[in-house]
Amino acid sequence: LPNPGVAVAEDESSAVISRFQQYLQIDTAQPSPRYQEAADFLISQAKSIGLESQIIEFAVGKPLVLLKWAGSDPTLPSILLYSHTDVVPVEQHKWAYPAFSAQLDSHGNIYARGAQDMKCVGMQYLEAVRRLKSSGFQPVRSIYLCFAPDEEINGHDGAEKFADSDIFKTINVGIVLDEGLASPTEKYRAFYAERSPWWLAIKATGSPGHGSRLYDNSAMENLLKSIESVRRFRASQFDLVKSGLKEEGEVISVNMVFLKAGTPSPTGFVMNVQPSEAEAGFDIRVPPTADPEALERRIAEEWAPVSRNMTYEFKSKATVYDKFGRPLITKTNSNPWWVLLEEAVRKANGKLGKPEIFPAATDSRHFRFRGLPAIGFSPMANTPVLLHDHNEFLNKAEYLKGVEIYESIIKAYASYAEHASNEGTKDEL
Ligand SMILES: CSCC[C@H](NC(C)=O)C(=O)O
Ligand SMILES: [Zn+2]
Ligand SMILES: [Zn+2]
Repeated sequence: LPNPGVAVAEDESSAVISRFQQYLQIDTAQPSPRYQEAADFLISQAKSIGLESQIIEFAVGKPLVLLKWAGSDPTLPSILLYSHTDVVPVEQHKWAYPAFSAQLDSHGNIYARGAQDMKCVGMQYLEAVRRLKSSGFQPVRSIYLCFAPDEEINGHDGAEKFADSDIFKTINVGIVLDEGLASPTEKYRAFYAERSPWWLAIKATGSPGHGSRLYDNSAMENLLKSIESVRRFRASQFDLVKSGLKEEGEVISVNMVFLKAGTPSPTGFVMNVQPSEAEAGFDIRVPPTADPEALERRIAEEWAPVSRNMTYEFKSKATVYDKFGRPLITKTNSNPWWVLLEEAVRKANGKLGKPEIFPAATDSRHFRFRGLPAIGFSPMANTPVLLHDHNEFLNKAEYLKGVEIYESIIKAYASYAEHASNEGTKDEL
């Protein structure tokens, strides 16, 4: 005889999956995300769960959805479950399915832009809260869920303004959970810091001349010497990773992202003139453990030396320090939130790898900058890293497992009744 319990569980999980698909089907790709549709959907979810909700617009047309489950002790700092609602654009012709169809294939994989980055996390928070609420759980600390715009374009009109707002002060956040990365192994990954992007353009000038002549101090030669120097440094950093001495997030990465030189002509480029200017751009990622002054000296002395007629300009340069002058790092030792996370993952039968530095930038930096602890965590094990890639997917079973993991974490965090010593690290100063 069919087991009715199993049938009920199947119904429930298919409802959970279908809600995830609904969120994925809202096209919130930059540069013209359908934010209002996403906000309407999230508010309807909040209503069905019984959460308080509000929409805040720090910029016109960019709603931030804030949901609340009030705790029994409002004097304790709250838990902030953070996610962003925007996603990156797609090259649709390179996808196996329409990127906003959330197609479920025969292996249980759900294909959609945002399946990993990070609509999964936003919906998993909601599902975990939905279950905890219906099980009768009562949080001691208040739980907030925040769905913010514009993470993919810097977070200025989203997380940054939120973290600076009066509302943010009022909700008295003690710990932020934000996105991490998928893990191809059975161990989940968790991040306590991230590398700061430095976007650098270097420019060489030099003597122009006939394409047939050999002479010193041409712009191209000057630029190429710099590029060689950058590549040697890149190789030295990469070697540290390849040899296993350092993790990806612990070294300085530098990759050339543009090259600009030569004189365009109707048939391509003028071929017999050595140009007087040449430019290259680099995406540099600086770990909070690196010495930024030393790197800047290297840039000035080796990559863009005046002696070689070179100049440089940062198109953007993110700080590696918080507003108190300390490295942008969330402690892992003697941080109760870290210990609680590890225990909660274990209790839900998950495995957690050792704490890592996120290789790219997330909205966590806006919270860490203000001295708040933030942990990057997206519960996706046994999953290839496909954020920003074609055919981004997440398996249905992994997604459901992630909901259980969050149930365990939220329960532990919201029940933690002591004042964590690192809450409001501001107090330490
Ligand atoms: C600084 S805004 C850009 C943020 C983006 N984040 C990711 C995760 O791709 C990046 O690291 O380039
Ligand atoms: Zn993201
Ligand atoms: Zn992203």
